[in-house]
Parts: sequence; C-alpha cells; structure tokens
Amino acid sequence: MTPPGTRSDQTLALARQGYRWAARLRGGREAVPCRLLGRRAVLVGGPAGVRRFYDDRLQRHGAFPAAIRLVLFGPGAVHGLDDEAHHARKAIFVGLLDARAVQRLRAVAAEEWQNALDAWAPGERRTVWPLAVDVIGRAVLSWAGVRCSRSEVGHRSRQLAAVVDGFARPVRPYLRAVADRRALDRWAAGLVRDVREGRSAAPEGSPLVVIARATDPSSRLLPARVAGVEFLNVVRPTVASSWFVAFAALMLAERPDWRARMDDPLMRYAFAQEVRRHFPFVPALVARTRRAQDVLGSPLPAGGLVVLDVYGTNHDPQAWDEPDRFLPERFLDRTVRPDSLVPQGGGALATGHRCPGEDVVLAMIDAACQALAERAWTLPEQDLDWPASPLPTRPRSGVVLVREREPVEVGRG
Ligand code: HEM
Repeated sequence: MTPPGTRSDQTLALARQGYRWAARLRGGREAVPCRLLGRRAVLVGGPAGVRRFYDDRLQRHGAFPAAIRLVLFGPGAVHGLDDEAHHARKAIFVGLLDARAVQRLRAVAAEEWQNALDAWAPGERRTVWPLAVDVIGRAVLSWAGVRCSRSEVGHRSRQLAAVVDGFARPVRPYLRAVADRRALDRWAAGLVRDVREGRSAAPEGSPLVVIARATDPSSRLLPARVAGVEFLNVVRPTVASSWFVAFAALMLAERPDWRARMDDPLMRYAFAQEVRRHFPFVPALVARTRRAQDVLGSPLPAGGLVVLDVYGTNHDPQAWDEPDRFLPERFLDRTVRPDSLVPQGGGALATGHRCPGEDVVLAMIDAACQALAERAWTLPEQDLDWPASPLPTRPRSGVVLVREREPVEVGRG
C-alpha cells in the first residue's frame, strides 16, 4: 500500500522550514510520497531509508538542482557522476584522505590553533566561527600544497566559506557565493595549470599535485577546470568544518564537564561525533530513479526523486536513545551504525557517494576542541540561537568568547 503523503509541491515548504521540513513530513515513517522541485518524489529516512537511498537503482546525474550544484560542488564534480566514471574519480579522494594524511592535516591545524590562540590577550573577544574559517583555511591550504602569501590564504579561506554560507541563502549571500565560486574556479584551475607546467612550488604527493595529475578512466588528464573543481572539493568542505566547530565551542561552554575532558583523545572523539550527529548541517540529499520502481512502498516513475532526510535520520528515535539530547557518551564505545549516523551521507565509501572527509571533519573538531579547552574563557551574553532556515545554520553570533586571565585547570571531570 502506498504510504499517505502529499500532492502539493514541497519546494517552498523545504525553503521555509529548513531542517524541520523532512521530519515534519515524515512523521516517523520510513517513506512518504510527495512532490519536490516540480517532480514526483519519495522522502525516505531512518536506517531503512538510508539503505534504500544508497541503492544502485538510483543515480545522481541530474538529481540536484543546477543552481545549487554548480555553486556548491562546481561543474563536472564527483558528486554528480555515476558508475565507472564516479568510481574512478572517487578513488582520487579516497587515496588522498588516508589515515596518515588526515593525521598530518590535524597536526597543521593544531599548530594554527596554537598560533591563533596564543595571540588572544586577556579580556579580548574572539568569535569562533570566523576564527575557525581562518585557522582551518590556513591549515588545509598549506597541507594541500598551496604556497601563497598570508593575506591571499586568508582571502581564499573567506571565499571558500562564503560559498558554503551562501549557496542556499537568497539573495545577497547567494550572489556573493556565485561570484566567489567563479573566482575560486579560475584560481584553482590556475593552480592546476601551474603544477602541470612546472611553475608550482606544491610538494610532490600533496593533494594539489595528485589532483592536477589525476586522469579519467581513459587515462587522459582531467580538464584543468574540472581538476580545479575537485581540488576545491577537498579544501572547501574542510573549511566547512568551521560550522561544526562553532557548535562544538558552544557545547564546550554549556558543558564544563565535557570541557574538562578534552585532554583525552577518546573523549574528544565522542564529543566530535556527537557534534556531527546532534547539530544540523546537511538537511537532505537527493537522487533520481534510473527507471520506474517501487521505493519502500511508493511507486516512482523514471526520473523521480528520492530524498534522504539526513537531519531526521541523525535524530531518529528508532536508532537513537533520547535523540534530541546532546550526549557524547553514546559514542564512547566507538560503535557507529553507518545507516543511522549520516551527517556526511551513508552507504559505501569507494563505490557510493559517502563523503570521504568524515575523518577530516572529526580531526578538525578534535583539534579545535583541544586548543579551546586548554584556555580559560567565558561566554558573554549574545544571540546563540540557530535558525532552522536558511541553510546552513550556525549560532547567529558566531559564538563570541572572552579570554580570562587565569589558565584553566585541565583534567578529568
Ligand atoms: C562540514 C563538513 C562536511 C559535510 C557536512 C559533508 C557532507 C557531505 C555529504 C552529505 C556528502 C554527500 C553524500 C551523498 O551524496 O551520499 C558529501 C560528499 C562529499 N564530500 Fe563531504 N562533507 C564535509 C566535509 C568534507 C571534507 C572535509 C571533504 C574532503 C576533504 C569532503 C569531500 C567530499 C566529496 C569529494 C564528496 C563527494 C563524494 C561522492 O560523490 O562520491 N567532505 N559530503
């Protein structure tokens, strides 16, 4: 039997309700038929919905609206590829982001946090979100092989953040995102050409050099613009970890018991996982049916949309105890059910579209939490609300901290 759904198009409701839209429409069900972007769709969620979403009967080509896809991911990006072309491109990212590479990036980020926070004088204010954009931007660009002036690194980091900040926010943030995307695409294609023509100082083996020399399944170099887009698909989402870092700082302020545990790597791991689960970033993902098919009880024609409720799945009461409470201890035994924790997508890493940057994000939150928890600071009065729409959300103030005079006593809580 077809589950009850809605015939009205949901695009406006999604724009208005943001992170609340999918959970409201789903009402705890695995699948609900609806219309989205003028097409027939089925909204799925929870572990069964995740498994159905990452099914070979669906494809990504043509699924995401171009106005978002081109600004956020860039033209020709891995996100919109399928089958052999996708697997070959995906292998570049998976190869770049192994455990040693992530460890190196974490070490650079930790050093950047030390430098930034050592310059933080007693009584001074720092706003975590822009600080994280600057610190993580410096770290990832340097790790990735970009060699340019300090001011250019700062400028590029802000452009990368503006793309994430504005891709879904009409009107001015979106226009800025479009302009910054164009500038970044030109810049990144130039970096790729510099490597290919021997003008680059990027070290051998660095992500920039590896991507510049990457080939397609017929052993041809990727077009410079596409290689540039994929280079940005490493550095931009790393900078996007700053959104989670802002939420993490808020939780360090609200949970002194956890702030006192940040000298322990296991505690930082559990805390970072819970930040990714609890706080919203990606609301939903979308794929397209290759042919007519049944989606968990709802028929869809070829070209219909299957929409995964990402935020609602991370808060699914079937999968999580007290899903709306921030409880890092749920991750202390390190067990993660891959079809229940999907802040960066689910499914298979090498052959599916699962994000290859999960460990990078965990490492970026981890390094920030360690550095912030080592210093004494307070959280002054400010607007810490985070709206459900537009996307992506974060505490409105950016999380302002004031440095105290006394060093904080770091120890087990
Ligand atoms: C705040 C941080 C991040 C969030 C919220 C995020 C989220 C996501 C999501 C939801 C997907 C799509 C999964 C799907 O379509 O099934 C994805 C894909 C992807 N992410 Fe991330 N990600 C983040 C950080 C990173 C980092 C740090 C990297 C690389 C260093 C990265 C690289 C990618 C790539 C290349 C894809 C495309 C994978 C594919 O299509 O096969 N992401 N990410």
